Amino acid sequence: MKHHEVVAAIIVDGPQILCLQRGPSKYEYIAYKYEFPGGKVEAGETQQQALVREIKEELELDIQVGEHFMTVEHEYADFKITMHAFLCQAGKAQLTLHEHVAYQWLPAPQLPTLDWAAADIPFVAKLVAQ
Ligand SMILES: Nc1nc2c([nH]c(=O)n2[C@H]2C[C@H](O)[C@@H](COP(=O)(O)OP(=O)(O)OP(=O)(O)O)O2)c(=O)[nH]1
Repeated sequence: MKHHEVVAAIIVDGPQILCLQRGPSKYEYIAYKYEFPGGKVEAGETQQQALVREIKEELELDIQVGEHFMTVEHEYADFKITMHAFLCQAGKAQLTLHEHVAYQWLPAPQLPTLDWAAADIPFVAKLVAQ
């Protein structure tokens, strides 16, 4: 089974957290699910460099990567991921969606109202509990 090393940005602005909705996918179980933006770490990159690159590509945002939040291992039907989430800040910059179909800024208690990718549920649970 394929195994991907993925980084994800929990972008925080005061009490609000940035949530992104994925577009269509060949894997129906992640299509249109909410996630924290990010992607696969490429050879020679640190996790932080990968996150800065991915967020620039996906959202045209320049982020400051802060502390490591949590790492999850998740096995989907077709592949496995190890996903490292970091708390990040982006200031007041406007974002432009290149790969996602929608976004919402939500306070932590409202995160569970969205339909999250299964791998993200532990992040959501920890954010709600804090
Ligand atoms: N970025 C991101 N990916 C997630 C999250 N939750 C989750 O299950 N995934 C899965 C979906 C994807 O199969 C994989 C990350 O791949 P991706 O498609 O976002 O990354 P990428 O841009 O580097 O990939 P690619 O399109 O270049 O192949 O991890 C999440 O919160 N953020």
